[in-house]
Amino acid sequence: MHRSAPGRYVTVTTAGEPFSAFVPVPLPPEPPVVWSAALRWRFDAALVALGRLDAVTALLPNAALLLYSFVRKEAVLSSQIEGTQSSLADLLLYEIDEQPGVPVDDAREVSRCVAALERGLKKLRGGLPLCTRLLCEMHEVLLTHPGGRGKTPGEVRRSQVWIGGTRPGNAVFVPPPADAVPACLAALERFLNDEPEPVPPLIKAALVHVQFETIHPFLDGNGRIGRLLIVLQLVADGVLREPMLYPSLFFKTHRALYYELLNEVRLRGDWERWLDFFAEGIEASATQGVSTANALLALVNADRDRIARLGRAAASALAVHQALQRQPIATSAALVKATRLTPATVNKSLAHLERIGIVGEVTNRQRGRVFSYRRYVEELAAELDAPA
Ligand SMILES: Nc1ncnc2c1ncn2[C@@H]1O[C@H](COP(=O)(O)OP(=O)(O)OP(=O)(O)O)[C@@H](O)[C@H]1O
Repeated sequence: MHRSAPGRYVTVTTAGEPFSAFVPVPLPPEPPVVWSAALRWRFDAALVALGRLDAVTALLPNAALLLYSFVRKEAVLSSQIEGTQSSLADLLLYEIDEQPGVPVDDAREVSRCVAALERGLKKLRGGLPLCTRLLCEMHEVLLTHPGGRGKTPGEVRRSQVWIGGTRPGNAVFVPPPADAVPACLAALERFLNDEPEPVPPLIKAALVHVQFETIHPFLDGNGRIGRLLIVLQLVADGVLREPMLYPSLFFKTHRALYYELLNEVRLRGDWERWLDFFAEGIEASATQGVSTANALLALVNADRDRIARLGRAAASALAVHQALQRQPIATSAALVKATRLTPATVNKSLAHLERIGIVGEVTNRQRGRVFSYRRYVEELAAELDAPA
């Protein structure tokens, strides 16, 4: 449905050039969203898929081990939307230590994205509601790296930003002037916390994402923080027990449409097309999450059966195999720490796992060797390298 723009334009002048910046009105949309049968059906389907994904966390044995990898997958995908080149394997290698051959700057940025989610989750579980302070803390974690210098990590912006174009005067979209941002964020914070009235969590996540990107409260990192917020909010509102969802795969695959629909809300108040796209994306992401989880757990079970046939070596090898599910690329030192076995036992187990083709050594070095649970990493990264 087309409405008038859900906000007002104000004229700002920078470097002698006047331009229009957009100040959104607070949520919810007015006039209200038109819920066609098709749109309702989309949201129902997305919620069913989210329920299935959540059940994976609750019901499948060893599912908690998947969380480590799923969170990293989302961080890689979300960062790829903005052009970061890092792969999942790069990130996993980077997290061990700075491995030669890994594009360090990109991997570091992705690892900050993981850390930002972890910080947000920790604060949330410590009792802090979703609020500007929490988003600023996540932003600080995200941008505290050399590439984040000059981008005021942890602070709401105090200058104008724009999207597309070389200056505000020729940009695709100019978010609100800096002095309007605190009030926009305060209203968003109230909406997030169900004031003046509760909004169903998935609809809220969809509306908040657009509003957050429209406000563009930070100098940089708005896309990544906004996408982390989707998952965090679903956890805060009890839809998911753990942040198992990786919605950025859908946003990355349909990036042009994603940006277009964000724009269409601002230009024509077309919330319905955005909601339809968002719900489709959540359903697809949750369904992909379930099938990846099932494929990984089938692989793990089959490998466990093979390891069990190793005889006396099986018990230690199973412990190493278990640790590799949490950290599928690891040094033997990391596996010693995780399993509390002796270095000699871990190395023997790794040799057994290598012999039966479950792990592979990736560095060809004599010291500081790195082992990959290859098929697990391949399965996890299967959709990651698809062209955007
Ligand atoms: N027309 C638009 N209206 C509102 N938001 C938009 C529009 N087009 C893109 N966006 C949002 O802005 C995000 C980009 O903003 P920003 O550059 O601050 O994010 P980011 O995570 O920092 O990326 P990077 O730092 O790697 O460039 C996009 O990912 C998208 O979510």
